[in-house]
This record gives sequence, C-alpha cells and structure tokens, in this order.
Amino acid sequence: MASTSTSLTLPVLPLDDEVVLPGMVVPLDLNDADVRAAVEAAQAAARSQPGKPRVLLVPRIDGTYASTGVLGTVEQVGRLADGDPGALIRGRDRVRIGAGTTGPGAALWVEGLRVDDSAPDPLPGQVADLVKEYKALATAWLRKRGAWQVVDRVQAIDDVSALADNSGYSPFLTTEQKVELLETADPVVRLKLATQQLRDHLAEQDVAETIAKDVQEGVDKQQREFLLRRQLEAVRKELRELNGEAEGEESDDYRARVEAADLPEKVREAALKEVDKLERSSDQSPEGSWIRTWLDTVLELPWNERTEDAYDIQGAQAVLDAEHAGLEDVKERITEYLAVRKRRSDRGLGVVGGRRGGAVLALVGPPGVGKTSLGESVAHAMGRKFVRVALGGVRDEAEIRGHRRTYVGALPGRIVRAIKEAGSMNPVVLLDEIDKVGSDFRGDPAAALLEVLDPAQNHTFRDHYLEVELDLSDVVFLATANVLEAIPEALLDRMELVRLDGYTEDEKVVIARDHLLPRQLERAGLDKDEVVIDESALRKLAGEYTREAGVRTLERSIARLLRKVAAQHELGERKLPFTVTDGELRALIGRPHHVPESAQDPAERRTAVPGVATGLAVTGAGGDVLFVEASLADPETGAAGLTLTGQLGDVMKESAQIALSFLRSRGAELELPVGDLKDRGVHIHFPAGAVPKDGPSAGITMTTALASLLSGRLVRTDVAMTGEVSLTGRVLPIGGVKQKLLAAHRAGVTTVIIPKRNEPDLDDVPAEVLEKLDVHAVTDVRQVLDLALSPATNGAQPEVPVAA
Ligand SMILES: Nc1ncnc2c1ncn2[C@@H]1O[C@H](COP(=O)(O)OP(=O)(O)OP(=O)(O)O)[C@@H](O)[C@H]1O
Repeated sequence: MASTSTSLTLPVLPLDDEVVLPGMVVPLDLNDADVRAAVEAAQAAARSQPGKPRVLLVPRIDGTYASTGVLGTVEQVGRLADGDPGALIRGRDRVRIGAGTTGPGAALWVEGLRVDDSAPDPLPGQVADLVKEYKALATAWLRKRGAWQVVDRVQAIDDVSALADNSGYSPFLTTEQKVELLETADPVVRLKLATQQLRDHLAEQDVAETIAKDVQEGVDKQQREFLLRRQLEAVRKELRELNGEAEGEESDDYRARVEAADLPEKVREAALKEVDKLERSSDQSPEGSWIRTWLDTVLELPWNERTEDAYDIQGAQAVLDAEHAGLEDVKERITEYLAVRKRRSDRGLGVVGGRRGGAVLALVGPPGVGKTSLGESVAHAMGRKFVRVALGGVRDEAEIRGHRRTYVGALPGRIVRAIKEAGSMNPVVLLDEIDKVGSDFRGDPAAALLEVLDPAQNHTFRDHYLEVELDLSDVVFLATANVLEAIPEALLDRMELVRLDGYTEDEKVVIARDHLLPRQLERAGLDKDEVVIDESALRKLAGEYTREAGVRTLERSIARLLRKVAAQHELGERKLPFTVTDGELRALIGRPHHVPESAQDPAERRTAVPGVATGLAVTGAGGDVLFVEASLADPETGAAGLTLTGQLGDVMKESAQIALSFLRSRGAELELPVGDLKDRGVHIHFPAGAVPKDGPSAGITMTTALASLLSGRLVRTDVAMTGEVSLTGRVLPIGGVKQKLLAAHRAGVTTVIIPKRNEPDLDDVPAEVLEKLDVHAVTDVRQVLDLALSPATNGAQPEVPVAA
C-alpha cells in the first residue's frame, strides 16, 4: 500500500452493480464496451512506461460515479470460463477521483490522488479485539456456507486495512454498502463498519433460519410449547444454581403455584391465562413483571380461608366488658348487633341488608373515645381477624377499588389489601374516619364504598386491578367517624349509628386506672406495684393537664409521667415503689395546661370586660367552650355595618345578623342603649380563628355578648350557654347537648343555659355531670340575659371598648 499521496492519470473502468476493493482480484468481460475501452487505453499507455497496464476501477450507481475508485492492474487478458474474452484485474490502491482529462483511446481519463489508507503503527489496543471479532464472525459465516478453505485465508490476514477490504467479497452486501467501505479511508473505522455489517447479517440470518425451520418442521404447536417449556425450566434451574438459590425455591414457577393453590374455579382460570401470557413474554419485559405482581397478589389472597366463628353472646359481652370501661349503652348496642348476626347465621340467613338495614355499625364520636379499640374488641369477641382501613384523606376512587392494570404502577385497592392483610375472607374490617372521605375529579370513593358495604352487591365485589370477583359478604364492616354531618348521605343510609360522646372526669379516672395505666406501666417496663398513680393524681391529670372528650392525651400524659419516674429511678434519684399523688405532678411533668376560668385571677378572665360571652359548641374534637367577643366601631373613624371574623360558616353569619336585628328592634324594651347600634359598626369575633365554625347554636351567645357590650354589664364567668335565637327572641333547640355539657363541666363552668326544648336530652347526660351543673332550660332570650349578665352596679361601670 502506498504511504504517500501521489497524483496519477488513469483510464476509468466503470463498474455497474459491482465494487472492487483493494486486494481483490476480479475477472471482467471484455465484451463490455466500457471495460474494453479502459483496458485497451491502459495497454496503449503501458507501452510507453514500465509496469502492468493500469486502470481506475470506479463503481457507478445509477450513472453516478463514487468519489473514490481503486487503482487496478491488468494481470492477464484471455478467455473467461464461459469462453468470452476477459481480463483479470487486481485491485490495489484507493484513489480519490479528481478532474477529467484526455488520453489515448475511447476511454474516459481522470486525474486521481492516491489515498493513504494504511493502518497506524502501532495499532491502538482495542483494535486487536476488533480484529478478533471480525475474524470470528467471518469464520462463523464462512463455515455456515461450507467455505472452509477461505477461513484459513481470512485468519491469515494481519493487516487491518486488508482485513476490512476483504468484506468486498461478501455477497450479502449491497453495492451501496461496499461503496461505503470503499470510501472509508480510515482502516479502523472501516473494519468497525465491516464488522457491524457482518454482525447484522448473521443476526438476520439466524431469525430467518428459525422461521424457516419452524415452517419446515411444522411441529405440532402444543408439542413445541411443551419442549420450549422444558427448556425454559432447565435454563431457569441453571440460573438458580448460578445465583446460589437452593433447589425447590421455585419462586418463578407460577404455573405450579397456581395449580397448587386453593383457588375458586374462575380465579384459577384467570390466573392460568396470565401464566400463559407470562410464559410467552420475555423475562425482562415490563409486562412480565406486571403479570408477576398480579399473580403474587392473587396467590396471596386468602380465597378459601375462613376463621371459625366461635362465640356465644355471653362470651362476647365479657370480652367487650373486659376491654372497655363504661360505655354501657354502646356495648349493649354492639351485643345486640352480634346477637342478631349470630342468630341469622345460625339459621343460614344472610346479613340484613338494604337501606337503614344496619349491616354496618358506625361508631361516631370525638377522637380518643375508643372507637378503634372497640372495633378491635368486636373482632376479639367474635374470634375473627381485625384490620383497619384508614380512609382519612382518600379522594381517589382507585384507592378503594384499585387502579386498572393498564395504569403504570397499578395496585389493588384498600379493600383487597385489607383482606390480604387479614389472611381470611371473614375478618372484621374497620373503615376508619369514613367522614374524611372526599371526592373530586378522580371519582367518588364513597360510591365505591357503597358497593363494598351493600350486602346485595358485595358478594361479587370487583377491584379494578384484580379483575376477578371477590366475595365480601362474610366480612363484618364497622366504620368510625368524628362528625356525623360529614358522612356522605348515601353511606349514612347503610349505617347503624352508635354515638360515643366523650367521658366525664370520673369515667376517665376509671379508664385510666383500669386500662391506660396498666398498659403504660408495661410499656415503661415497670411493675404495677412499683409505681402507683393514685386517684387524686389521675383526676388532676384528667382535669387540669388535659381538656379533651376522649382519653388520648390523658394516656400520653400518663406515659410521660411513667417515663420520668423510670428515668429517675435508673439515675438513682428515686426509690421504688413510689406513689404519685396530685401534689407530685408539678415537679414531675410541669404546670397544668388548663386552669378553669373561674380559678383564674378575676382581672385575667376572658369575661373581665363587657362584650365577651361564653358559648358551648361541638367540633370534630368533641364538645368545647368558646368565647364570643363583640365591639363597637368608633363613630367617627370606624366602618358601619356588621363585621364577622373567626372563620364562620354561612349559617353562623346569618345567626349573627339575627342577633343584631333582634337587639335593634327589641333592645329598647330591654333598656339597652340601642342607639349606638344604628350608626356604629359592630364587630363580632370568635377567637381560635383557625378552627372553622358553623351552625346556629351560638345565637344566644352572640346576643348576650352584644347586650353586655351595649349595657356595659359583664357576663358572669361561671355561665356558659347554647341555643339558636329567632328574630323575636325565642330560644330554639340545638344538637349535641351531652357533648356540650361534658365540655362545660370540663371547663369548670357551673351554670349552663340550654333551650327548653332540649330538656329531654338531659337524660343522656351522666348524672355526676348534672349534679355539678346548674342547668337552666329557657324559652326566651330575655331569660338568658337575666341569667348571664352581672348586675350593672358591679363596682365601677367599665368603659365600652372601642375598636379602632
Ligand atoms: N372506655 C374505654 N375503656 C378502655 N380504654 C379506652 C376506652 N376508651 C378509650 N380507650 C383507650 O383510649 C385510647 C384511644 O382510643 P382509640 O384510639 O380507640 O380512639 P378513637 O376513638 O378510635 O380515636 P380516633 O377517632 O382518633 O381514631 C386507646 O388506647 C383505647 O384503648
């Protein structure tokens, strides 16, 4: 090969549908006019110069010449195998074609530039691998064709450039592909290209061969599938051995697992169909992994698992009593429910269904009153598995019913997951916080829940992901909610409500002593005789360290107290046994957080200024006291009209309007200076502005606050009230009496005003609370003002506060 570029002038020998690369020797037909003209011109030129006649072999595609040709020497002229006149030409150097020129004979003459296409010396390291690969591929291909002699020749080629040009002989390359090889001067790049071409061809050939073989053999499909599966098994086994997995760990053998599993017929059919699909898909394909996840889910579900219901009603009642103090009516209600259920199932009858059918017990009440733990007790009492499904914040229907499998990352819904977790088809499932289920563009989870809870439909529940029917008819569903109003109407229809309104202080003390304390002692690693929290301390914890309807914070306080004692003991600062009394609390866990208003310094009480009244309300956290503040705007600078703040709902806002209108129309009768209301702006505010509030039951409280403001008379600190007010001053009934009275009692209020028509509700209020409260049932707002406002002559008349 030339190592320098030199210019030369040569007759062109055009090649149609053929390419000659350097190193190749080809016979050419001299009957072809172009070939003859070129060879004759070369021979003529050779007469005046030494060496063999030289031509320029240039491929021509659709009449267009390639940019590079090959210098060829005419080795011999004579007869070809078929007897035609021919010339034997050897390709030598790459020549870049330049301008056309003239010369002897009919041939086209051009000027050309020899191209340096020699390999670099020394060769870069990776070229050796490339050479090996090319030789291996070429050998494979040649052997396939039975061209054994050529194998040795190819193996013997050491020069990288020559090796790449050897591809010029490959019959499977198109003219274009060969021209590309010709035009690629860099030998390493060319060898890469040649290797790639060879590789592609071999791969194509493999596929084609397989197809051809299949068609040819025409093996019965089933038989072939059988064979393939056996092979697959063998390969998998080998893989497992390679990865060091033990024999028998047939994690992947879904067919066997499906066949061995105890599945309902329809489910088995669906699962086997998926196994078929899985076996057809490749191991790495995403579809394969989806199918495996699905099969795992199906195989993990307890299709035919059921726990035996082994309970008698007395036993169940005993369990409920043992695990929960108090709550007599709730436990009674649950016992009735269990009794009916048991009788019906003993007689082979289904669950009572339909609207208001009571198929589902809903436990409604503030946090920490034991709704969840009662649900657990129901499961204990029936001898069933228990699972809790948290529904708070669920807005997507797919959370309940699953995503369709076409969805990336699809999962079954929570109901299916709950059954899986329970491991039986008849667990007790607690739908926790069913009032916190929302709905938006992603569908309505409540509608899906409805299907779950409906005995007429739930024996064929269909999860979008699972796609096979699941029988939920044996599941005992319970629900919990904080506020009744927030439960979607349609769901409410299916439920039997059981209310838990909260505990009195006495009840809390009993719960703490019998349940919370023993549990927390165990958690703190203390013996029950090592630390005793006496009743005075428990009472103070319930009354002054916590203010809640339930006992959750109380339980936390006890835990904190015990941790403190345990730590002190470990540090050698305290000897055990130790009895905690109320006097010790402060040193152990700091000051109480809730001091009753009446126990505050009079000047610091909320109601120490006119215009503030104490109301009673029910929130998601149970009953609570809330304060209403009113002020008048400065006649000069303040805005006129009514301003309301504290996140009030519409009903509450209207209720404020009514209170104001009532005072404007009837205030004079009550000897209030209502003139002020005419031309001065009024502002009513409910502190704790972050908590949304609504409902009409603060009507009399707002009226009282305004009346106090106008008259300058203080509202009595020990009085709290609830009741709707009408335009004529009538006091109308409200809800939540029990929760409100419990809250009043907790807050240390002693006098409570309620609407007369709510008097029957007092039956629900624990006697110990009623004993401590002076409850007034009233019909008219004038009675409220008489009871709530302090006498005008209460020391110096305080100033009416003025809002800027
Ligand atoms: N009457 C009771 N007897 C014994 N323990 C009780 C009683 N009421 C509540 N508890 C205990 O109080 C704790 C809080 O109760 P639980 O978690 O069941 O409240 P909840 O009403 O479900 O609250 P949430 O609505 O926040 O879920 C539990 O440890 C529970 O065992």
